[in-house]
Amino acid sequence: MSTASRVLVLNSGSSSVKYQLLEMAGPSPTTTLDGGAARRIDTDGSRTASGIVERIGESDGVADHAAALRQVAEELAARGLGLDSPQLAAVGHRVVHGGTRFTEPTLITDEVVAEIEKLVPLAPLHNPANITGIKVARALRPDLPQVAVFDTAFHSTMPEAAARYAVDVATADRYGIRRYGFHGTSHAYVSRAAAALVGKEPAEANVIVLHLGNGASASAVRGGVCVDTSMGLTPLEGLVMGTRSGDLDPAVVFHLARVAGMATEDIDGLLNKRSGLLGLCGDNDMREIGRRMAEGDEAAQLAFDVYVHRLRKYVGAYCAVLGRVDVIAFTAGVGENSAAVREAALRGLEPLGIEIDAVRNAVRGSAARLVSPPAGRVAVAVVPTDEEMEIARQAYSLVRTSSHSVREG
Ligand SMILES: Nc1ncnc2c1ncn2[C@@H]1O[C@H](COP(=O)(O)OP(=O)(O)O)[C@@H](O)[C@H]1O
Ligand SMILES: CC(=O)OP(=O)(O)O
Ligand SMILES: [Mg+2]
Repeated sequence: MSTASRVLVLNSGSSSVKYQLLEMAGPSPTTTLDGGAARRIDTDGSRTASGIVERIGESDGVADHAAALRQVAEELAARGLGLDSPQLAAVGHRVVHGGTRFTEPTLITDEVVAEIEKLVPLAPLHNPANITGIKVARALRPDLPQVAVFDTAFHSTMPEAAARYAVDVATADRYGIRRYGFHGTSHAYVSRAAAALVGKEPAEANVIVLHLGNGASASAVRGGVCVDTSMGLTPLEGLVMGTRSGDLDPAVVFHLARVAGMATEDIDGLLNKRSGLLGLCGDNDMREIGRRMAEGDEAAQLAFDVYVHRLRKYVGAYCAVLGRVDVIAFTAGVGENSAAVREAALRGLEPLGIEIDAVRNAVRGSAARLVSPPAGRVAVAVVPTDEEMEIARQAYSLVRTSSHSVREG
């Protein structure tokens, strides 16, 4: 029996690399042995998002994702937890876009890497970083199973009515134009944890998950199955984000091309990197926006108002999609930490049975907790996400299953 029971998870984001080393066996289901992040990766010399992570072992700026990953490998090796460790069972990689091909955790081969590469145009901020992570880890340990866990996977159950754009079917099918959805690992984990928090099995709970990090997305989960989500073909659609616009009239793109004479790449950069909170007020960090609002800064106030207005619209829409809502769960950097965003987003929704308890909402902490009044019709919760743990769980389970089937086959 192999003693390898650790999984290294690499979450290479658009401007950060987060990692966690988890022990998957033993008395408790998982234990984090080490974790951290390299952040503020300056990918193209343009302004990068600030305030990316608040985890243990943060580093200052690094040049690119490959350098960040080598730094992670060196730090682990310095603590005797390097990639050469025989206790390592697998590396789990977050991969943002899996297209229609990848709807399950997948053992990485050259062919799988080539397929993920083909999806780069659909997630230009994310898939290249994910591929770099895969290549660096495979070069360091070619013999070790590496597993890709896709952001899109959880959303692959969306009904056609939610996944289709109302565009010519032949064109859409030829170019893979449909709504894929992202942050699925987080939506899956948080929707299950939110159901547990109100004493229900996932199969009996209807949950709205609001994942509000740098990227932000909402999902409607019925009985453990995703039925709608706010991100679409790419992680640009939906909510207002740190640097991304979210929903807008697609004609804005034609207008900028025809009237402002902007090239496609410039418009892409504008909407993905220089819009959202950053475009509205010059800051993409909700903490800084809060400080500026307290000083009466009007641009910061407008950015906040646009952000929460969009959020409230999606909550209303997903109440309509689900019919009955048991829990609304806030998660990720902003969702877990900003009582002001939670309060403002749900304000005025009492007629829908949605209420926040000011005292509970003000409590800070790292545990999943309710912020609605005890008698509230719809529970409102803060549920810290743990994408790394969920990726480790899925990667470990795949590696165990495939090693069993190899032995038995
Ligand atoms: N105490 C806080 N109050 C308000 N916002 C916060 C707080 N802590 C973190 N955030 C927000 O969380 C964002 C990052 O969220 P996170 O989930 O870590 O992002 P990502 O994983 O997408 O890089 C920051 O940009 C910041 O705006
Ligand atoms: C898909 C996505 O937006 O991811 P992130 O929030 O890590 O940028
Ligand atoms: Mg994130």
